Amino acid sequence: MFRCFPSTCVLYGASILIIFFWCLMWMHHVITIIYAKSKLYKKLKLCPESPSYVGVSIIKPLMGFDPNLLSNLETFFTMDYDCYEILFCVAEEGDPAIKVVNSLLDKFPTVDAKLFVGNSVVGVNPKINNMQSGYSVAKHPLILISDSGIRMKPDTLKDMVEHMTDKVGLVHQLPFVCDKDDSLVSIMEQIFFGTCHARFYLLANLLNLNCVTGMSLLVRKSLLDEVGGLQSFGSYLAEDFFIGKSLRDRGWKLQVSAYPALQNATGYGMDYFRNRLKRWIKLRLKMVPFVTFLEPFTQSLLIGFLASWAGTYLFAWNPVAVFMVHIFLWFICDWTMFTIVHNGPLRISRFVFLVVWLLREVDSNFLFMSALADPSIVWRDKAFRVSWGGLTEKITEK
Ligand SMILES: CCCCCCCC/C=C\CCCCCCCC(=O)N[C@@H](CO[C@@H]1OC[C@@H](O)[C@H](O)[C@H]1O)[C@H](O)/C=C/CCCCCCCCCCCCC
Ligand SMILES: O=c1ccn([C@@H]2O[C@H](COP(=O)(O)OP(=O)(O)O)[C@@H](O)[C@H]2O)c(=O)[nH]1
Repeated sequence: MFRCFPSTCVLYGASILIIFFWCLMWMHHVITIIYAKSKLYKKLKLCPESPSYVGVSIIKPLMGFDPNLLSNLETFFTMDYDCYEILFCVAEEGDPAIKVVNSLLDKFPTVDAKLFVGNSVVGVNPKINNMQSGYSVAKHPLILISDSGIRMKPDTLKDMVEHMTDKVGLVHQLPFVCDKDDSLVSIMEQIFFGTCHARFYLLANLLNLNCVTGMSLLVRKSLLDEVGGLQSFGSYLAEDFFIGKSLRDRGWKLQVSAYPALQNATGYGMDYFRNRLKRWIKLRLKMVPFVTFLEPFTQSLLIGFLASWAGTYLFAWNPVAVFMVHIFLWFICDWTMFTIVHNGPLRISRFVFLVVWLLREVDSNFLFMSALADPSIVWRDKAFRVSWGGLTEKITEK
């Protein structure tokens, strides 16, 4: 008679659970590839007599300088959109971004654009404090919050506004990265945002989960004003998550634009990139702990090792063969997703993609562990402590 010793039962149960989770991971690959293919870069079919476009107040919180700042900001002056204003916000006198903005204001005198210098302290979130001066004078019914490193294609704003249909309160963009330069960090950043990040971002949206990124979001101003304006999100560092939540709680839908957000700030090294991802992990951990604790198990290497072990335990599969096939198929899925999100001629070969992709996959679990090791969150020149749930207190200037 078969006797299940406690340790055997545990191993048996664990391997079934692993194989089940592994199957879910393959499903998520297939589903997100189909979704990305059908959603991204597809123009909405508007009725010919669609009304003229609603006015948009674009708020650009700026802090510091990077070599691409001028050309990135310039794309906001040349958009194919009839009615918009640009409200540049800089917190401190003497910030190098001021000079860049002034040169653009001189170059495009006919564009409705203004610069505000000075911080209004309405909470702990420095980005909200910075944006407050622009928000308080915004005159259009739609607000576009757009981070300093974002680049716009001429028709992106149109697409975002077209997605703002009757029941939609907020339109956001899938984060991606421009073809910047050939440095390892730029390629790795692009691969991360075009594969792992894109998959889960799209999956969350497909499952109707709140997964809004604050780097580029269009929102109805009336809905922010209903709860006290932008400043009512100032006590959270992840203002994007809470803006999304607030709208969802009031029955509004969140939509993803067909065009990914093009991040194009440059000149930052590998440490900056890794610290940025660590900061985000720490934030997610405090807001959606259960999902975040599962994150390491969604990474190719760890789930590959576990599935190889479980397959050997349950079905006597060859673990090395299972692992190799697993990594190969994962790579094919990620390459496919990357080409869809990138949408155009690639500047990297499959071989470079493979090498940098592997490096990132190896690094992902180290990144996660080192994020857990130090709970304090450093953002630019400030350090914060985030409590479970998301409320934030400032510890100090760094
Ligand atoms: C079966 C479980 C699977 C779980 C798998 C999770 C794997 C996650 C890997 C990547 C996650 C990518 C998707 C999440 C994107 C979040 C990016 C992020 O962390 N952004 C935070 C920081 O944003 C900046 O913050 C400062 C602000 O001023 C800037 O403007 C912002 O850009 C952001 O604040 C956090 C938001 C919380 C997002 C919640 C994420 C929910 C994730 C759901 C993943 C899908 C799960 C599928 C479940 C079956
Ligand atoms: O103290 C700060 C930190 C950030 N920002 C602005 O917030 C946006 C997002 O900043 P960052 O790129 O550092 O955030 P991440 O995308 O890395 O979370 C940018 O427009 C910054 O100029 C700001 O105004 N004050």
